[in-house]
Amino acid sequence: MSPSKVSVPVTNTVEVEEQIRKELDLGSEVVTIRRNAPAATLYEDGLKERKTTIVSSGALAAYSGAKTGRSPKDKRIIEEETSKDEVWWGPVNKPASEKTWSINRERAADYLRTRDHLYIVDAYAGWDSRYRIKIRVVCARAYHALFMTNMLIRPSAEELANFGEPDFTVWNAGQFPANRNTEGMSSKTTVEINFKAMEMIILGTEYAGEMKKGIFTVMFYLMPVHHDVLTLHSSANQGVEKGDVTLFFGLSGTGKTTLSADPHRALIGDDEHCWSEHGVFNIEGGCYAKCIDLTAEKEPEIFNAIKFGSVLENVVYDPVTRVVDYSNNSITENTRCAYPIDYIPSAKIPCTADKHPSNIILLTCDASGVLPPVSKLTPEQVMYHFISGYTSKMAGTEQGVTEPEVTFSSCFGQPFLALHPMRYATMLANKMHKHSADAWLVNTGWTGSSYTAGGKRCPLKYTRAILDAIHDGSLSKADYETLPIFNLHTPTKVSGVPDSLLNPAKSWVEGPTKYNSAVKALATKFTGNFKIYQDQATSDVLKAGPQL
Ligand SMILES: Nc1ncnc2c1ncn2[C@@H]1O[C@H](COP(=O)(O)OP(=O)(O)OP(=O)(O)O)[C@@H](O)[C@H]1O
Ligand SMILES: O=C([O-])CC(=O)C(=O)O
Ligand SMILES: [Mn+2]
Repeated sequence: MSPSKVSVPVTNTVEVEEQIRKELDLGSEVVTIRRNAPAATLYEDGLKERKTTIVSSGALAAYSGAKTGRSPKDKRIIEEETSKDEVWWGPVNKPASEKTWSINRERAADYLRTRDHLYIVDAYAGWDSRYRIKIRVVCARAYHALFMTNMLIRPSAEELANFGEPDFTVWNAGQFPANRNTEGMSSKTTVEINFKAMEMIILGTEYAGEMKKGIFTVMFYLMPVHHDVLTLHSSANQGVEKGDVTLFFGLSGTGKTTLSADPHRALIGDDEHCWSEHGVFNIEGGCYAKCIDLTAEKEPEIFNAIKFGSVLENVVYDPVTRVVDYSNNSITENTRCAYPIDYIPSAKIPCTADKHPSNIILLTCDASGVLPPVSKLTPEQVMYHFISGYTSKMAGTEQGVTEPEVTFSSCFGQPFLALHPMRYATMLANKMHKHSADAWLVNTGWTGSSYTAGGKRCPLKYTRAILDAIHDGSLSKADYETLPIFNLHTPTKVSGVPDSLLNPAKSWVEGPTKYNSAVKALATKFTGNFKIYQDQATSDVLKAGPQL
């Protein structure tokens, strides 16, 4: 009998190109459209873009121009009937009209129409096929296309051939400004999401992170609204033997990417996850690591992931040797690298776990140095701290932030939330109650002294030792003492960590009196911030906050 014929998928790339040509009204045949081009092709095209090079490790180094971090003040959600009663209008989501949308969308299309090369990336967001959405990115810079190829989940040849219509499309015309005279515009930059059209447009910023974080907002909307699935600004990894899942929540720079890349644990993802009734899945197909002061010694997994196919953004390198100087922050503190997640040796492909988390870690980078390196949280304390989202904004991730700045970012991801923070907090409380995870507050920021007093961040090796003690079960069995005011329970001993570091009251360089006033000052900020949630939180949760 002859073997059955293997069907080779027929690519529908020609049809997709035709569709984009029509959509953008591209009459002439001059434009080259590349759909899901391989890294090699994107390198070749990328090298023709200004200042783009290959560095010594083989990564493509590109520059994003004036904007080297996100532009939260220029983020808009279109006010339309399908989503307006769901969206959390407030500090993060500013409304823009459908009229503004149509002007800006046309402007983006007009710009893209003038390019010689256009790129289409068709790929998925969400590793669990029950929930994944089909994303199409249309952009004019090869570096943006390679970035999204790395950051989204790459379809197989067969999936690409059968991709069909996308669920959501990103039109990135970031090289071209918005018109400031357009109604609703406050600058030349706009990052606009339209839930009715299921599209996003970018004008006036080439920072690649806007694309991935825009899709994250879409997931913060779609998953809870349509699927009762909780979207999380967290990294996740899994114990190789026990299969235990840990989530690491944290705002930018708190250590999600650094700490989830643990050679002893399988990496599920470094930044964006969902928690469904089936377990946890990563939204992305890649990681976006901060590169400032990166060394092979301290972070070998990330360092070695920066190779052919990876995109470096805004780093400085030696023009002759092409060796990157990761300590150079002359362009920005927010230097980045985007690489496919399988560049991390311990990555778990597919990036899902059919288990519910055993440990929930809230990462905070406390510039005031008040919070201990680790404390064990009660269920009420988890809710209080999750809703509060206390941390410091680190320099560079947002435009205009140049040094650690105290912030309360609810759900440890306020800039990305689509719905009111209490909706996510309630979902988290229910899930934690159902699946009884242990929860911890880990301060990866200053300890024993504040940033302003010239103190230092908790050395990475100690934070890693704390995580090892959480994962081997020894920390939940340790002896604890309770710190006043915050009522945080801190272990008195952790293997591999100096005892003195564990209790900031003892390690505070300027002595206990100064420490107590620093505690009170921070507690006052917490209670001041929590006032906005007072009416929605239960009395148990309110009591779990600092008591002055
Ligand atoms: N104790 C510590 N724990 C974790 N990271 C630390 C610590 N001390 C210093 N760092 C540094 O802080 C940075 C943490 O950045 P990381 O990329 O992990 O943040 P992130 O939470 O993933 O942020 P983003 O959401 O912006 O990607 C790294 O540069 C890391 O080297
Ligand atoms: O996308 C990222 O990893 C960066 C991030 O969290 C942010 O922009 O605040
Ligand atoms: Mn990260």
